[in-house]
Amino acid sequence: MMAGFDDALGVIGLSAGYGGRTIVHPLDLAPVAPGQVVSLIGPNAAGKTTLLRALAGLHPAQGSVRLGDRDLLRLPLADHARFVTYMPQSLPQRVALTVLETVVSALRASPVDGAIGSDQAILARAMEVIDRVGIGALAMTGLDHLSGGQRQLASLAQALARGPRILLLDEPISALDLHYQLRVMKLVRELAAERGMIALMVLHDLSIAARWSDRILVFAEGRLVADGPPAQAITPDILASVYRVAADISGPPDRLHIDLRDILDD
Ligand SMILES: Nc1ncnc2c1ncn2[C@@H]1O[C@H](COP(=O)(O)OP(=O)(O)OP(=O)(O)O)[C@@H](O)[C@H]1O
Repeated sequence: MMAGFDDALGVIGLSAGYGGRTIVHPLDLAPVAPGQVVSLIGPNAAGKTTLLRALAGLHPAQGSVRLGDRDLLRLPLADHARFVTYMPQSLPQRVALTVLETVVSALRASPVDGAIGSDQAILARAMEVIDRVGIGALAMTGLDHLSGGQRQLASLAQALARGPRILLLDEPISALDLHYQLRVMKLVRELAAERGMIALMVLHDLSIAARWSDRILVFAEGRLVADGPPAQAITPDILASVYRVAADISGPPDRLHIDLRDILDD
């Protein structure tokens, strides 16, 4: 079933922290429509991972995260996880499992329309996802035998297999070579369009974020400081105030060229 606009993601007054320390200050987001690809950028320690984990229901938070008329934060975690999948920055090395087994276990944990499907159907779906990510040759390899980049791809296959409405990716291309960086960004866009999936990913490479995102959220010190199409959100002024760098930005809106000239003194 194709998701309608009623299935937009909305965030109202979302805040989160550790102990008494607020890391994500109350955040409101204009709705994100199904099929949109959004990148969350910002300096180290801005609170990006904390925000993603709060959206996924994996970190305690106040406020509400709406998908259509549901408030996801009010759902039991198992129900929340039917709608939202979070891919962490690093996949634990579960020594006993192969790539195929991790993807199969993700599929078994995520019944489609209430049905788990036959073993044969699950295997076929798992291999399809693994092939689309580009690691078909590694299907029978143990996670503990993979390189860092290969493990990141296996983690992505596992997240995609769950078929979420909202996919949260924490630096999904940080360990990947150029071929796989491009492959993953194209795949996320394709799946967003095919399934009406909302993708929200943390990226540090602003040129890639600008090239592949419909919308950019710039996050600094736990607050949203810019939100819009890439060419509106990534500007020399924003880069100066958020990252303390002097940069020239040129090129068409979806192919921004960012020339980092220098760091700015504190
Ligand atoms: N488990 C924790 N306990 C206490 N403070 C934490 C914990 N995890 C993160 N923090 C703090 O929360 C702040 C935000 O961290 P977070 O990982 O969300 O930032 P980030 O924007 O994802 O950073 P990066 O780009 O470096 O990955 C940091 O100051 C960090 O020290």
